[in-house]
Amino acid sequence: MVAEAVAKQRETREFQAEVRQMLDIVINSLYTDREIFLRELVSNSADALEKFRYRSITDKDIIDADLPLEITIEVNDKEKMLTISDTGIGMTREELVENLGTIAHSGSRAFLRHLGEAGKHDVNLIGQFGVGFYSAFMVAKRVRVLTRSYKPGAEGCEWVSDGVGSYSIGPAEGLQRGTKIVLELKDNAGEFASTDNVKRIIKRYSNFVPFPIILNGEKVNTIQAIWTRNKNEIKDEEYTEFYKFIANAYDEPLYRLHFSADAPLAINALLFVPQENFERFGFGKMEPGVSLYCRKVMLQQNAEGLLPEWLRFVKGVVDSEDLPINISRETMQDSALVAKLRKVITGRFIKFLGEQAKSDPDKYAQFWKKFGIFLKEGAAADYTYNKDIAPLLRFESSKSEPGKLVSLDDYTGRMQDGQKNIYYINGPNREFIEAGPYLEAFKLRDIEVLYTHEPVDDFVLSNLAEYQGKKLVSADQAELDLPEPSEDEKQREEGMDSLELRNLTAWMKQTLGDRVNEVRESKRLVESPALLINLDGAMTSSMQRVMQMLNKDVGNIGGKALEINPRHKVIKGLAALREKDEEFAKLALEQVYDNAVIAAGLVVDSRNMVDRMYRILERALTE
Ligand SMILES: Nc1ncnc2c1ncn2[C@@H]1O[C@H](COP(=O)(O)OP(=O)(O)OP(=O)(O)O)[C@@H](O)[C@H]1O
Repeated sequence: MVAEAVAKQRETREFQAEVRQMLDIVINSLYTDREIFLRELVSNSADALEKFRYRSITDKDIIDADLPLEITIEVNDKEKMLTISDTGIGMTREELVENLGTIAHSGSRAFLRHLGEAGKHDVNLIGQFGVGFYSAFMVAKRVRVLTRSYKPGAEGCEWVSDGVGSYSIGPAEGLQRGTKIVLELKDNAGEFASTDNVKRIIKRYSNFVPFPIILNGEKVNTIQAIWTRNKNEIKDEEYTEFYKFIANAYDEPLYRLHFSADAPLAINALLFVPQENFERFGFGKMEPGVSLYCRKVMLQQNAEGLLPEWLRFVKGVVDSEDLPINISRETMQDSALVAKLRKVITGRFIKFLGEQAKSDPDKYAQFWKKFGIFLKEGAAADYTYNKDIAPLLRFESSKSEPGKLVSLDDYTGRMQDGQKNIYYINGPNREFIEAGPYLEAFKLRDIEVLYTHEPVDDFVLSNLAEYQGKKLVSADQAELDLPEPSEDEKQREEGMDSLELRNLTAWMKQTLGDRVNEVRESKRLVESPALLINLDGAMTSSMQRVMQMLNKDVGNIGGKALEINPRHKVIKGLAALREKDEEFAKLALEQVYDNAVIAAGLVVDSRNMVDRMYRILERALTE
């Protein structure tokens, strides 16, 4: 053999920079939860077996076709060695280089990104990410990987590394199909060579791996497709254990839904809502969490498109024997059968949430606090389901008790006779909304208003447009269609005569120029001098604020009118001042306008305002 060919056979390669960074953290900073390395390696083996089982359905030309599909673990307490072998898909030399020398998978990327973000050095959250294969270096000073791919003609390969800087790779003789990972344990990791300890860890994390796990000759896991069993025979603890396994969770699920259907499709589904929404903590967008099976054979783990995107927080399994087992993963998303499955499962899950909200409102409130944002996403963007999601939405309102939320059904159930619409108003919190001018007309008539605090709420409600035949109307819209207030509620201070009012509004419009389309008398103000309303029916001020943030040059978006209260002292004073000192009256008007903009939650240029306030103060304090 020429020297060049020999060199190609056995070579040393550098890890990619990101892998080095990852290994450095794994080796030097992670001290708690070290035992999860076993879960990661077993789960890689299970994936490799699953992939093999799937390929073997269609591919007949494979190596070692008769090997049993299983995971074998051997511990040697004397030598402090741990070996994990599987008869899965294996890897070719190229695959080894790609898979174990670079960071190709999402778990590790998310982990690095998380660590990269300033102030987030909670590396102990590793369990949530699963850094995969590299976690072996938490406990091993040297790792050997021996592997042979299932592909006909594939040669065996060996990969060796101490996790620092580089690895070596070369040929290996006499291997059967699959992968064997040999860990030479660190001096402080001897406990992972104890059979009892390893057994405990497997039971804890890997009990439901759907292949036998054989530890020093004894099968240790349960292997049950729990979702195909009869509900009445499954204990709560079994469900919880299964949930912990599929969701990599440490706690109990918040909700659980186990159901079967025969028509239109035969389905067994077991779905869970976790306790926590990790997207809230800046962990990035979640991947789907429900896997698809056909007769207990996994077709796709965490299947894309099986549920709508806004249900990505749901974990679980869906098994349907109506799916063809050799359905290609690529076409799965377009499959009419999968679309039908999605419809049935989504419908059932929405119904389930409705039932939970009714039977235990406090628990539902807890769910809403963490996961409501996903339902809002669905209600705003998914036109297939937005009407079904609507009854699940919750809001604060002018009539909700502190700390309690109301539903659209609560609202419509106590609407007044003659009230045509459902009203809502956006503001950062209850205090801001209640101090502003928009509620005045509603208070006068004792009409309930929903409070929305996130801009997405306004997108949701304006996209829904109506609920049970009642229009959803933002309280900053021009047309409120409110019933007349009763006579004694109408008792208010004298306004100004109509000519004076017409002159005043014309002058105001001229002074404010393009900033408003119109200045007019308000029928809704009681205590405040002025407010801004939206003439464009669909766009609320809060939605405009979002647009303003996205595109700073937008300036005045949408048609606005300034409505004034001719009974208010400030407005009356302004009319009088205009005759005496127009320049100063203009200054005061600018301030009234800016105050209305602020009350609408929109942005004003604070430099102008501060300067103007000083000039007004100067006059007030010196005259
Ligand atoms: N036992 C194995 N048999 C075959 N291939 C394996 C085995 N272990 C790892 N691999 C390959 O190496 C790749 C990288 O593994 P690693 O555990 O780092 O990440 P992952 O399992 O893909 O990602 P994640 O942990 O985020 O799910 C895997 O995607 C797989 O292709």
